[in-house]
Amino acid sequence: MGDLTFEDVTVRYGSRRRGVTAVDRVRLTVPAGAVVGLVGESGSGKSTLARAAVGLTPVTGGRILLGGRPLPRPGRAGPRPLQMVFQDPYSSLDPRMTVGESIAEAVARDVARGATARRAEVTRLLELVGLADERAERYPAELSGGQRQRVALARALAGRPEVIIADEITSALDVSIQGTVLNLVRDLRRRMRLSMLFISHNLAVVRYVSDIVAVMYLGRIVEYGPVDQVLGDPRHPYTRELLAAAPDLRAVGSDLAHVGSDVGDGTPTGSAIAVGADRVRIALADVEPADPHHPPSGCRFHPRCPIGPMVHPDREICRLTEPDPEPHQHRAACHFAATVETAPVTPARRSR
Ligand SMILES: Nc1ncnc2c1ncn2[C@@H]1O[C@H](COP(=O)(O)OP(=O)(O)OP(=O)(O)O)[C@@H](O)[C@H]1O
Repeated sequence: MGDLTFEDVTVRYGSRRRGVTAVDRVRLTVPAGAVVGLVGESGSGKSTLARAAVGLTPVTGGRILLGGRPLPRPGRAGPRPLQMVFQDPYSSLDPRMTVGESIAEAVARDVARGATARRAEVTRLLELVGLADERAERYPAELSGGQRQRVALARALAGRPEVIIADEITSALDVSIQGTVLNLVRDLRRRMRLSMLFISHNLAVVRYVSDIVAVMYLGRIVEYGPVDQVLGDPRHPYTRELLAAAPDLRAVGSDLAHVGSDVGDGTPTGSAIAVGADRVRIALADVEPADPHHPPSGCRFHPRCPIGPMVHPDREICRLTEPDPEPHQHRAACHFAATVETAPVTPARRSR
């Protein structure tokens, strides 16, 4: 088992002149056994990065390595060390197959040969995701959304992966169900020592399941570090903007603690999710969302940034030079990361 590393990974859709660079020279590590939460607004490239990792979208540049080795080519026979779970479990479950058949189909050949062994493995996987064996005979349409997502997780686990890539796996579920699926994720991770790249636009959810957070903006990772540090003491102005725009994290946390009892470990979560949002409240940028077809020069957050203009009125460095942070434990791609916290940010002094 090893780290999953993205080394200067670029993914481009369409032609050089008219296309879009959805992922741009991304450097990211998912350490073995860790959960990395990937956050960012819609269109920032999160799903593209996820799809590139599992080979669903071709990489235009850079390398993706697992334990220092290139991943097996898509379509090649043999074990698949990365498995992806999607927002909509219907996309990975065949509606004409029973739950048991779907999971059995994904069981790795070297794990269980023959019908009896497969059947036992399906039972084990269903138990692992908190579903009773009798569900094996059901069809996806007969299950609730949360149960379908559990089946999708069981199917992903059937191949005995080292890394799960989870793309917005709770965002289509009712809030009351989200907590139980998140507790399942935490439980599985603890029991199986899985690594996970966990994509969500919901900071409270990311806070709840992740050890590390990576913040993505216009195809780039702009902040990366231990979850408590990034959400409790954000260094990039975009992360501060996301936190300021987040719903009340405390409230979401207590919801999770409340509903998560069916497969959870009973850990109280309300206080853990309190991330000092008051400290990071800044006025939201009153500007158009970023256009990935025309990323700004230099720091691509600069047209929207409330920090650069305060510290550096002509914003020369922000306009001209892309920040390239040293790989620290907690790093932010901002020329003024060291002064972000102390910069007196007020909407009145923002430049447009
Ligand atoms: N198949 C595709 N062909 C062309 N452009 C694409 C394709 N898929 C995504 N894009 C573009 O790539 C950019 C990144 O999209 P992506 O879906 O990866 O972002 P995201 O952060 O996952 O957003 P969301 O949270 O809305 O899913 C967007 O500009 C999007 O329009």
